[in-house]
Amino acid sequence: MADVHLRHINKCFGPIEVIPDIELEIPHGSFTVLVGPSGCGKSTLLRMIAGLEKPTSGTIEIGGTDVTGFEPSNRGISMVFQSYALYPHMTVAQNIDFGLRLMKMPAAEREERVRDAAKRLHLEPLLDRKPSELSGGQRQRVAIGRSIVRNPKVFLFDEPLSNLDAALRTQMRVELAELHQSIGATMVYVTHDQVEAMTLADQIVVMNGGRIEQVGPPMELYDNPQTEFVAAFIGSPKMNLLPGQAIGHDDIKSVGIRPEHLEVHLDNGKWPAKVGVIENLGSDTVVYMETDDFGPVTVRLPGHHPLRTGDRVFLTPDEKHLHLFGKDGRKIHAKDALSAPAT
Ligand SMILES: Nc1ncnc2c1ncn2[C@@H]1O[C@H](COP(=O)(O)OP(=O)(O)OP(=O)(O)O)[C@@H](O)[C@H]1O
Repeated sequence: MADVHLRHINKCFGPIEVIPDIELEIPHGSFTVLVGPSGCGKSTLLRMIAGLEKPTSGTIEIGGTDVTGFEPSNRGISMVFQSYALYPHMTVAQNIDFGLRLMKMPAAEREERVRDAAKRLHLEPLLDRKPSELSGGQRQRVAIGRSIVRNPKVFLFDEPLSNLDAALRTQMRVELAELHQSIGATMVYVTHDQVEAMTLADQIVVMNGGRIEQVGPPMELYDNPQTEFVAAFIGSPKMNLLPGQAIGHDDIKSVGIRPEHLEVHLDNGKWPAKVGVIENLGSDTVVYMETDDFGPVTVRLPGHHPLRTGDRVFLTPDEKHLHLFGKDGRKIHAKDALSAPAT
């Protein structure tokens, strides 16, 4: 088993506390994505699992063993970075083999592991090439190959796709998901890109300012965000967050409604609005509107629409999909919030 447990992890750099106190369970075989804005502490957390940073206090367990004092090489982990740092004078095969050679593994086993990794990563035709003769995506695959051959209990990825262009990122995302399915190892992946988190993870950990906001499967976070921060962070286009007055409650900080949960009518509805920019995406249409009373709102409509910039319309939210957040930014259950008659 290679589950990872972080218990009461605190991390300070000198006088600055960047992680106050984190508890996290990463189940065996899961693809767990740590996501959050720049500086929220996700790389620091990953580096502590790797053993590249020491927690100021707290313990880290991998597969039931307390590894807090262990060197990185003794933790059964392997880390893939954003910059893949291949040896330029070595071939792809030699780069993948390098770590095994250091471990003094017998040649026949090394050869078999390199061949197996190359097959999984579609690198077989490239084994004799030098890194300078590869594309960015192929180089990143070689870096992942170096990890796979070591047969780690836990793979750690620190923004491995952020140097790639958008098309290649999408392709590599699919390949990583396939890789996880085929080897079934525990994977922990850091990104600031919520789309990457949504598509890769079976468990997402949303971080903000050194704290965990919410942990759960992607659709649970999407459908049931527990904080205003998670509501705004997960989903594209973003959830609309209107002031509490939108539903007649001054003591509610914000009312969240996803762009696909607003209906547009020409004759009447709850919130009058004016149509701004229209983005036709083919399968659906994203319309940016300005409500008369509560500022900008984004609406997503299926298919094509005859709406034109400047049109006056009315928006009506699907009441089942309202998310209410209190002054502390935490979710309020609608039945509690709306039990008092709206003004
Ligand atoms: N070696 C260090 N010394 C001092 N402060 C550090 C050090 N490493 C990180 N920090 C600080 O710790 C905080 C968390 O950094 P970290 O790199 O973990 O964030 P991140 O969420 O991975 O951000 P990004 O997405 O930008 O990489 C930041 O405020 C950063 O400035």
